[in-house]
Amino acid sequence: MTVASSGQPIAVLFLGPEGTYSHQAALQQFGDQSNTKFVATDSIPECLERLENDCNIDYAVVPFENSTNGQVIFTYDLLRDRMVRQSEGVNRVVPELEVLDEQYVSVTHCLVASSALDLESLSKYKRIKIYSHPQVWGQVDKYLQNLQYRCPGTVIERLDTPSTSDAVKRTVQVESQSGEILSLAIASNTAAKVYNAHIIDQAINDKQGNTTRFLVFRKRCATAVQLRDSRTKVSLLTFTIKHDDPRSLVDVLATFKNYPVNICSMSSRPLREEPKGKKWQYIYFLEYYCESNEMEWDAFYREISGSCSLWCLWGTFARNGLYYS
Ligand SMILES: O=C(O)C(=O)Cc1ccccc1
Repeated sequence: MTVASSGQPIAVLFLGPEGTYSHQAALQQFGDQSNTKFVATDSIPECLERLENDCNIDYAVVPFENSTNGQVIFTYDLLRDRMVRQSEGVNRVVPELEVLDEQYVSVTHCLVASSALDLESLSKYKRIKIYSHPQVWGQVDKYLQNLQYRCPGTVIERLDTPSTSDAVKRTVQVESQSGEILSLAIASNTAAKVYNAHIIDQAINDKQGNTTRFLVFRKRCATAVQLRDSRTKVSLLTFTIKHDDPRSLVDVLATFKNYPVNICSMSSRPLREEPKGKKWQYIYFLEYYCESNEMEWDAFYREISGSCSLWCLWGTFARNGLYYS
């Protein structure tokens, strides 16, 4: 595990409230340290903003991708916005934050109610409101279609909440159940326990083995990151291409052919803000690793720099052993 210098109390932000998958990731990363204060936030953007601006905060743990429904676009867009914000007159952006580690959390969703209910009784309701974090819908789509099939006369609505735990909180505390309308949440069994709620169905995700990958951020500083033991060190790079040059994207990728570096993921998001008013331009996200000790990183980044319009290295961190589990 990557830690702050021993003995120093540390403060770690996560998407709250208690019982979220992000909370679990933060506990996995820092949980065995008695000097750690876990601080819940209301949103993923707040995690990165507070880490940047609050000198009492040391780390933030945010979801990055899910094995079933891919990118957590909220986080991707926060990285994009930070790169664009600092892009004036530079080729390389050095962001205020850096990634120092990753965590994998096994995601098993439950259908949660404020009282003990029989699953068979759901069809008697006119309306069922289901609350959850927007990332969840793509992981339980088949389950919800099947639920609708079993409750043909019921209108089943999906309502977004800031987090899965917040969904349970709302279901239990805010919504009063009427005879015709039922409020449910989709969340972990931990979240159900935190709010004394009832699990009415378990392991409802469409794919078993559903896993979310989280990134651990800190404020960028001169001290080198203490990497956990792992042969594989992964780097996360974002870049934009020279949009008027038809070779630009290929040139960036060709650099990887010239060095012993393996790309393990590539994705993109709309650039949106920059250059002003242009549609269909993208920021690319690449992750890659090199297992050779002979790697000439300076030459590699010089080449990358020459082919991109703008680039930013968010960090190099050890591949977590939970990656394949
Ligand atoms: O809402 C949560 O519990 C989160 O931590 C965000 C999230 C939602 C769904 C899967 C993984 C993470």
